[in-house]
Amino acid sequence: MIPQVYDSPIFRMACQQFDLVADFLEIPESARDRLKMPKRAVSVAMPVRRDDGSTTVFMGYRVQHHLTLGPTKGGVRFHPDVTLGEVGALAMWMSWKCALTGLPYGGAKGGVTCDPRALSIGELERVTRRYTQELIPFIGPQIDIPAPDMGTNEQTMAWMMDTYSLQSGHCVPAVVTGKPVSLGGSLGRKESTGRGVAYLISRAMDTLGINAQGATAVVQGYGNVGGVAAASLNRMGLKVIAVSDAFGGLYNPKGIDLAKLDEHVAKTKSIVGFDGAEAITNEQLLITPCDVLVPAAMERQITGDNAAKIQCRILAEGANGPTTPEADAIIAQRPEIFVIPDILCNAGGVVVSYFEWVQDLQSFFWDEGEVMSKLYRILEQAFVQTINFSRKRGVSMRFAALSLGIQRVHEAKQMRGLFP
Ligand SMILES: NC(=O)C1=CN([C@@H]2O[C@H](COP(=O)(O)OP(=O)(O)OC[C@H]3O[C@@H](n4cnc5c(N)ncnc54)[C@H](OP(=O)(O)O)[C@@H]3O)[C@@H](O)[C@H]2O)C=CC1
Ligand SMILES: O=C(O)CCC(=O)C(=O)O
Repeated sequence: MIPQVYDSPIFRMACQQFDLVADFLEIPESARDRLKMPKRAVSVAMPVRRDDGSTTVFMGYRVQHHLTLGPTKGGVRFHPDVTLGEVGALAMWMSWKCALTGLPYGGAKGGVTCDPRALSIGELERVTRRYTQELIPFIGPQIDIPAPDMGTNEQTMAWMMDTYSLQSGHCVPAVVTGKPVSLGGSLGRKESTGRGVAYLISRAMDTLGINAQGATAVVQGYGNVGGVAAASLNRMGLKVIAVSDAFGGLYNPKGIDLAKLDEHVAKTKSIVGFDGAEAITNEQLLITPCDVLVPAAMERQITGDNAAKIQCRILAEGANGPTTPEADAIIAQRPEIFVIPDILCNAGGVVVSYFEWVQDLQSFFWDEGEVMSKLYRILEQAFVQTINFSRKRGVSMRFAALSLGIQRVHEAKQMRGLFP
């Protein structure tokens, strides 16, 4: 039974995935709700002064999914569709992601229901500072450590770190990750999610015997994750033939010139209107024939309606939750598609966030080479464990990744026991 406060398509989707895995792992009924339901949720109404002198009350949320293995960890999203249910589902996925990669964290996620594009820089700063202020009793280096997600970035983290530090009376860099390097951020964090996506795609290509030179890639979402993933795939020799953002998509079968596209985006803040490719819709983009399809935008993009039509060899989930369980069932009947599931595919971000937290706590910083080699070692281990589990147990890569993550949290909870 899903509590009404979380009830939403995305929270139901996360629960549906959990229930299937719990049946497979034969987790006793009595242990399931303890594993599944978020431990804590904070909802805040935040009055913020607008540039025109009026006041808007924004809603903000933070969900901490489990506290069994350490502090909680996860990004903060600024988007008009943010709800408590969405944040709860994303927090649950963070738990399985952190466990799959062996990080000493429970999952968390936060968000503010707002359109960051419609706010001035001053308004964004006031929303961020107010949100942080409201969360002060619930976050901290040993409690819960936010990071960037959709609609937030290094600047957002700098404001969060500053607001928290002002309250503490001293500088507390370890309260957030994904900060600017000049404030104790880690080298490589900004690029880590996209580079991790590209690394795992290269491992999947090795596994399937696909040559990167001349292979084609399609990327939905041209933000932090999608933009870096596209550039990394391009460097590996793939042609990026289609990309999109919230306003539309671009297609060029000869390969899009990403350096020129980046110049266009820097000027116009959108990929739309770039003259080196033809315009397509996001719906067309998802069914464009390619070797590698990277959904790196919103959740629930590959659904029962379009799953039979996608035409890729590798589906690399840069976004969280881009594929619904209905789509999963259809893709299961299409063994020619190799799925790198979200909690594995986009784990590079939280892994380097973990490195940033460790560096901040020790006040001892690593060079980029050390960060990246440690990142690839963790991703390699998670990839090998997932593919081995999938083959040995005859289940999909998503099922394997979720099983490994959920089983680890289950075992930890069993070992800690029940109080009183
Ligand atoms: N940042 C990180 O480290 C991590 C992020 N993720 C996940 O990756 C995904 C992307 O996050 P991130 O790159 O940080 O976010 P960004 O805000 O940097 O970029 C999001 C991109 O998606 C585009 N977009 C938004 N809505 C749509 C839509 N309906 N159709 C097509 N494109 C759309 C945005 O377009 P526009 O600019 O026009 O709004 C933008 O290009 C999210 O699911 C996030 O949870 C996962 C792990 C870590
Ligand atoms: O870097 C982090 O702590 C969290 C990244 C994130 O939000 C995610 O993996 O979805």
